[in-house]
Amino acid sequence: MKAIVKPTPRLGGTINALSSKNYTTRYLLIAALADGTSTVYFPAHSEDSDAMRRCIRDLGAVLEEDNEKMIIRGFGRHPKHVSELNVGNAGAVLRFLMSVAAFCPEVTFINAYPDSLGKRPHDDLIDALKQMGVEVEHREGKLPITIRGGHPHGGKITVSGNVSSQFLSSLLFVAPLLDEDSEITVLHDLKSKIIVGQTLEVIAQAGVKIEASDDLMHYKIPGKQQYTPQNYTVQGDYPGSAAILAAAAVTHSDVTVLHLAEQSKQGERAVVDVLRAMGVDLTHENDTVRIRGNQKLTAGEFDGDHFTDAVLAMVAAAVFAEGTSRFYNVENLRYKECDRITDFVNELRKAGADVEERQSEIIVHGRPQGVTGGVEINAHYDHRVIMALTVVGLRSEQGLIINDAHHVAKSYPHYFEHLLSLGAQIELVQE
Ligand SMILES: O=C(O)C1=C[C@@H](OP(=O)(O)O)[C@@H](O)[C@H](O)C1
Ligand SMILES: C=C(OP(=O)(O)O)C(=O)O
Repeated sequence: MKAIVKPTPRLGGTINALSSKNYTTRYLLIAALADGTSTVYFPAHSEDSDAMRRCIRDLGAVLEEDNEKMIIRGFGRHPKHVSELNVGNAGAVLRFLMSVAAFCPEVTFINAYPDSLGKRPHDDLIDALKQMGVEVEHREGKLPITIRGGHPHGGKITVSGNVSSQFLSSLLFVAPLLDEDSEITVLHDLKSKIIVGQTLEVIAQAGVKIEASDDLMHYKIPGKQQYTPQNYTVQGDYPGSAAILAAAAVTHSDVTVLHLAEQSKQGERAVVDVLRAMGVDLTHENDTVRIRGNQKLTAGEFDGDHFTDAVLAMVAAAVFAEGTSRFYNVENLRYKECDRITDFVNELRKAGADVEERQSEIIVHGRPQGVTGGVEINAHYDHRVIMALTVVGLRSEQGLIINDAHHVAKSYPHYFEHLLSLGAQIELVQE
């Protein structure tokens, strides 16, 4: 699908935030790891959440669903012995399930997206799984990956955290089910640290005990625990909503997004503060964010690691700010669906933005007068690139054509529909 994004000076209306991708993957997983029946209310429906749903079903979970909920009978620490799993393009699903696969004799994760997930590194998790007695066959740390497990053991485990927090989260989900107690130490830095808080939150909701140090670098995990079946309610998704809020911020707008919890452990909740710091007229009350945009933004400096999945949307807003903005501490954006620094900066430049890259920074020299546009954008298989470039297109002189825009469905299948309902001029062409 192509998205033809036309200049749109005004947006207005109210939308419901989509359900959180990262809570959905976690709740589906701990429901599958429970012995008994859990219910997940308002799960996200996207390619990534579908990937988790499909894989836990393949591994033996029994699912029933209607419009508002999924009822899941879990398999505990005894998944079905499947030989192959397909996680689509979902990094978190792959990494979380690599540890679950350690309970199976032999599972191969296939390489369904060689140009996206197929390029991402998983070495740090592979090293940790080996310490647990699991044999892993891989191609230089990348897919396809075969896990030969059966009887993983606990004990002292180290894992590097400087590429992705998903490796640590993966171990935290599985370690409580092992016979032995475990002690996990995170080596180097821990990137996307905030999201580990979501992992610990959902694990605790299922009655499982983990003792975490204040800096989230050390964990003591008693073995032989069980996830208690529970009812879970998925909150609204900040990373996806960040793109809608960015669109509102760069136009003349009156846009309201409902169901964005004020007390949330999603790091991307910070976009509310980021946009405020950029001078956007914004309120956040009763879990509702309302923006009255007047196209005026001011530049700022931000530690992007605090809101990793919303950096691209905030950069898109900064493209139109007065002054130079800096998004630092974002090197691990290079290891996502594409290289979200080099690839993204190249697409922004094509659109007419004045942006620079450093190894771990994106620098934006704002153009309040707008950008030229009038070019075709390569999506690089990346939903967040698609969402962010759409924001830029709305405020361009000649619009933008975003190729392969269907990849937006990785996390936010209704993104264009939501923007259209706010009055965005976007034409979707099926190819
Ligand atoms: O744990 C998770 O669900 C996620 C962790 C983050 O990845 P990294 O830890 O690799 O930054 C984030 O970007 C991703 O969308 C989801
Ligand atoms: C990086 C992302 O997801 P994942 O790592 O799960 O593929 C994302 O949703 O932006």
